[in-house]
Amino acid sequence: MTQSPIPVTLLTGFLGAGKTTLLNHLLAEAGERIVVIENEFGPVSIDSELLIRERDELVEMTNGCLCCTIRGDLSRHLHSLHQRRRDGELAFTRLVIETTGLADPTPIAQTFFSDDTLAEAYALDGVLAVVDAVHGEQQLDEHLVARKQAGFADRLLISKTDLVDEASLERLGARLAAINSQAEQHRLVQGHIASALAFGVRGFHLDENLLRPATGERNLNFRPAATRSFADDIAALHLTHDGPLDLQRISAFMNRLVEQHAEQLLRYKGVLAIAGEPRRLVFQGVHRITGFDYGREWQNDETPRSDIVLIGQQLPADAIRAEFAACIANA
Ligand SMILES: Nc1nc2c(ncn2[C@@H]2O[C@H](COP(=O)(O)OP(=O)(O)OP(=O)(O)O)[C@@H](O)[C@H]2O)c(=O)[nH]1
Repeated sequence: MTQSPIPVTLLTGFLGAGKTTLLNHLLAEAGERIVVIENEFGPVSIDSELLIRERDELVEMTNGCLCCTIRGDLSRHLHSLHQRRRDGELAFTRLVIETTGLADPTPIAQTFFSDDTLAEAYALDGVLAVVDAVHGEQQLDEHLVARKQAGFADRLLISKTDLVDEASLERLGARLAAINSQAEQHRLVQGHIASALAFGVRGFHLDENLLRPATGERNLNFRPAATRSFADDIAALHLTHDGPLDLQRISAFMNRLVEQHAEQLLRYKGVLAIAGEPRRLVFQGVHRITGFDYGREWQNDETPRSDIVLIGQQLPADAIRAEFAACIANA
């Protein structure tokens, strides 16, 4: 009997942001069996003592950082968990990986796409980034990895909102929206969030809902301040056109983009109208790993339009916009 893939949640966020606090809350609330892979620096994992539920399985990885020195160990643990599940030794329905505060989540996510067995056994569901309301801005200023964590996320969970005022929360929220316009933002106190908002994110699914609207209300609590601009090196770039694109030109554009900027591109997503094609073309990618598919047809009452969001580091926005404009059908 083939088993359905295990959904995986990647829990990231800078040092002390509130990852374990959130995880505890999610474990207490979730009505399912969750395996946690916990990556801590140092030989003794303190966090494991803070994790509460007996029924969950905890795999501790304490001798390095998942995104670099012990990425191979992660892969081995994932294979072993898969085997135990297949052999009926271990029943679980979800996997959560809590990274260290200094981890770049991108290579960890890539593990799930770069190995055929793992790609079948697991389905990356979403990347949650916890951002500290008190220290978040300073961490974004000072640490590239904090900006990468924010840029790579499907959900930006702003912790410790009980400790700061509304103006600070709005400033941080607006900055995060400039870095990553695609992630929903939620405000947390002591890790409290409904598990339905943290799990079942479908952040890596290919369907026409993969893009959040470029304008309008982005989340429960916050509208971006239109007047403010930010100068982070990681930022979201929106490319949009009210009409169809030429398939050959847009394919060449995407190939060139990935060839030239793969390392800078954290995540990219698109829903495209293609000249002569009744269906939407949807795609998304992480660095060099890209998935494409045709989605549902445009309906008579819909105007076909094309949207791409690129989240990347120091992307040459003007040059990319100009190249995108050259992909418009009959342009
Ligand atoms: N006031 C307040 N404190 C919080 C909140 N969330 C977390 N904390 C506290 O912040 C500290 C760090 O929280 P952790 O959950 O351990 O953070 P972490 O991201 O797992 O930390 P590292 O694993 O060390 O990177 C702890 O003392 C928490 O009790 C919150 O919403 N409000």
